[in-house]
Amino acid sequence: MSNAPIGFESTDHPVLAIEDLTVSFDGFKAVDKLNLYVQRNEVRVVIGPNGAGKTTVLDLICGKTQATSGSIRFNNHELTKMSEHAIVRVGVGRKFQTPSIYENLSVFENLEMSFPRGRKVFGALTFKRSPDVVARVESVAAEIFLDQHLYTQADLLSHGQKQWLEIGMLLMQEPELLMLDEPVAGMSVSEREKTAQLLGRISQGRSVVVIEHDMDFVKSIAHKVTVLHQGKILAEGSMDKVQSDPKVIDVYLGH
Ligand SMILES: Nc1ncnc2c1ncn2[C@@H]1O[C@H](COP(=O)(O)OP(=O)(O)OP(=O)(O)O)[C@@H](O)[C@H]1O
Repeated sequence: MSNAPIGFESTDHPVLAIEDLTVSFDGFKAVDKLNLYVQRNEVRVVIGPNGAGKTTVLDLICGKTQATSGSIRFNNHELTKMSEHAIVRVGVGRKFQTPSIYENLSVFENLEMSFPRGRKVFGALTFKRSPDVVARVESVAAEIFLDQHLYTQADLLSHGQKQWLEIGMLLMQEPELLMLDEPVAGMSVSEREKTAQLLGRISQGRSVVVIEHDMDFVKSIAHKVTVLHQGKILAEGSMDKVQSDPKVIDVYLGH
């Protein structure tokens, strides 16, 4: 893959600020006094060996797991004190490894269902297929390379197209922070290249955090890489910097 990441503009105010974050499971610290800052327009990739705490960090951000101590600030919200639903409503979207699309519905219907009608008073009861919803579905479908498949039933899509559809369902809610767990697992080479393009595009105006093991893919998307090991940051910086760090080679890349 040759598409180099587009640079991002750093600001003094990170969109996501994680400080001293710790979670203990029966005394075992899966995440240990973690500090992590992510800016707007940034694609941050979190790498590290199995069991390093990567998934747990995303679980903590989206409220699936409760922190033992520490803080997760997203814009002006303290996420450690909020429910999973409230965290979605303030603009955090999370994609898990297995797509959770509705297989018996079309691409159009899957996207339409993700339109945040529930945010409006009486929205769920009075929802109709209005021109603005149709326009939004069409624009998201084009973004995720599925504009030629709007009326295809989701179970007929390829594995990669299903992953894109789920990203599209998250985009319908216009999240400011999008988190993706191994988005290219099982994808073909051309699907990986298109996913890299997609992530570059959707990071414009928001922040994207990706957990990934495929180093070629990491190279093609990451503005900055965070290497986790035993719940702590082992190294952080550009791909070139972390790749040549002897500590990182020792615990992860050399294996
Ligand atoms: N709910 C839980 N209860 C007990 N232990 C847990 C729980 N969730 C995670 N762990 C442990 O925390 C550690 C970190 O797990 P985590 O899944 O975050 O690692 P990871 O870096 O995502 O690994 P992988 O690359 O294999 O997905 C592991 O030792 C795991 O067994």
